[in-house]
Amino acid sequence: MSRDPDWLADLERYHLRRPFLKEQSIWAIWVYRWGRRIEAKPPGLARKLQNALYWPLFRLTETAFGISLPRGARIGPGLRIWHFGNIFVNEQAVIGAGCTLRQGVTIGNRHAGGPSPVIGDDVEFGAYAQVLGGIRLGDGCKIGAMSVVLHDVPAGATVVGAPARVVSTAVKIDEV
Ligand SMILES: CC(=O)SCCNC(=O)CCNC(=O)[C@H](O)C(C)(C)COP(=O)(O)OP(=O)(O)OC[C@H]1O[C@@H](n2cnc3c(N)ncnc32)[C@H](O)[C@@H]1OP(=O)(O)O
Ligand SMILES: N[C@@H](CO)C(=O)O
Repeated sequence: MSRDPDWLADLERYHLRRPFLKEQSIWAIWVYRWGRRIEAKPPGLARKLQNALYWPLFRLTETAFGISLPRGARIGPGLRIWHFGNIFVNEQAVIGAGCTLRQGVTIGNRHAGGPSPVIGDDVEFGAYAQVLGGIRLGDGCKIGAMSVVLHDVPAGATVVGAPARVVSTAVKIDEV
């Protein structure tokens, strides 16, 4: 379907035969990756035509599945989205490789026009986690279901609650 390495890494995270028949989120991810590839094309007729198809398809998947992944957002390879509905990512957000989102997750600004989060690799978002503002989430951290995260989270930490508090941190080698 495509040799886009980011998309191939996404597909691998689904571990399914015929994921398009089983997971609504894979449609939204496919449209997102396609949108990124269109933006990388040189200006010209091919890009114009594809853009004309991209926008209705983006709106359709956003509305049908409740998953909004604007192509301005930078999302690393190997994205996994469990379930669907009320998943909104700001177009300024940066998300690393191998991250996992779930239903209800928002990654956005704290005030209109304000900065959006920068998220490391292998970060897990529990259902309905809200991550807001110009904050940084370190690699491998976990965000509990229903948490509201307004401050930086260190790599490997688990945070829960509203506002979120750290309940566990990464184990350092010299502590083992
Ligand atoms: C259809 C479906 O199944 S969709 C799947 C939906 N599931 C999810 O979204 C899973 C998200 N996972 C979570 O929220 C998990 O609780 C995690 C990853 C945050 C933490 O898991 P663990 O590391 O095992 O932590 P643990 O369960 O020991 O909890 C640590 C503390 O945080 C509290 N806690 C855990 N999760 C939450 C939460 N989401 N909100 C508030 N507090 C929480 C616990 O009560 C405990 O507090 P205490 O020490 O005062 O008793
Ligand atoms: N395995 C799924 C459960 O539906 C998840 O982690 O969200």
